[in-house]
Amino acid sequence: MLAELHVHIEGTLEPELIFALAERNRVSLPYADLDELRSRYEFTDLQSFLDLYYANMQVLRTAEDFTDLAKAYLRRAAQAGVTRAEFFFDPQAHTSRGVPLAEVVEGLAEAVAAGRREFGVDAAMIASVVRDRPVHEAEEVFGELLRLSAPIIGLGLDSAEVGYPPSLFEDVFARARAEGLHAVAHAGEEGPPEYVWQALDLLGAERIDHGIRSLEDPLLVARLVDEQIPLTVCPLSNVRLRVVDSLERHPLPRMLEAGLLVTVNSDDPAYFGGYVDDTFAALRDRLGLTDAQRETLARNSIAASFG
Ligand SMILES: Nc1ncnc2[nH]cnc12
Ligand SMILES: [Zn+2]
Repeated sequence: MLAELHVHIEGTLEPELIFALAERNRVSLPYADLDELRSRYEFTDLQSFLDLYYANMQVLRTAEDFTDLAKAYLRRAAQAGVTRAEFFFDPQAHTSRGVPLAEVVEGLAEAVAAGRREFGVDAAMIASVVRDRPVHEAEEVFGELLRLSAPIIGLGLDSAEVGYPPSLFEDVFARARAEGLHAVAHAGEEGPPEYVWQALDLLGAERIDHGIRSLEDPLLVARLVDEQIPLTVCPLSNVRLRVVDSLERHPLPRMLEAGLLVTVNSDDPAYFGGYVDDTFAALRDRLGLTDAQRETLARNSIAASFG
């Protein structure tokens, strides 16, 4: 059994599907062909990736598009051995360009149902606040999710981290928790350990997405170990966004040795060179992770899931 707990559904949008949806929706793309699009998948930091990630979303317009996107991910996740998938979506990335929230939610919910039926994957959705957009917008969109009775299990926090601390979003997370939703947050990817403390203490985050910069703060590591707060780590993403120098130097083994409850995830697999099975294979081949360590990671993913 394996759970994937940190994957952005919009980050599973493969180049081939970008072109197919562009044709279906008569969207003109600024790339002549797949090769030209793929040549852009070279990133220097989180922002350089986010620019392409948001630009490519212009092809997602209808509920059917969101269903096709999420079904393709769930089919591939099943092949990777994933039995439970808790995926993020970015409501504001779609509402801000005029796509009705109901189309997004209905399309994704349809894929969740199909994923269980057709691929045997138990999937659930986490709506993510886009932290570099206005705070009031996050609150309005969250209200709309509630009015739509969107079948979400939690609220997350993602996008450009530095300069957008968790403290900005205390109110919307308090509302989410009062509604019985789970709280998770990206913190300590590019941002400092202080953002991880804020995610825990101000947002009530039950899991930290990434969190690898926590290692810079021994008191924080002690807290994460004591409370066994899961960290959803994404090694291929960290390399491609230059958060770490190379996979060989990734701190994952140190994190396991420290007693942190670490899980391994793909983040944005269409952009970072692999799904969760590819990630496990790379960790084995290039970082020398043992069978026992990989079994621990799989066990941790189930323990950390909300299923
Ligand atoms: N790695 C990442 N960090 C922050 N926001 C994201 N949105 C999609 N991928 C992300
Ligand atoms: Zn992420």
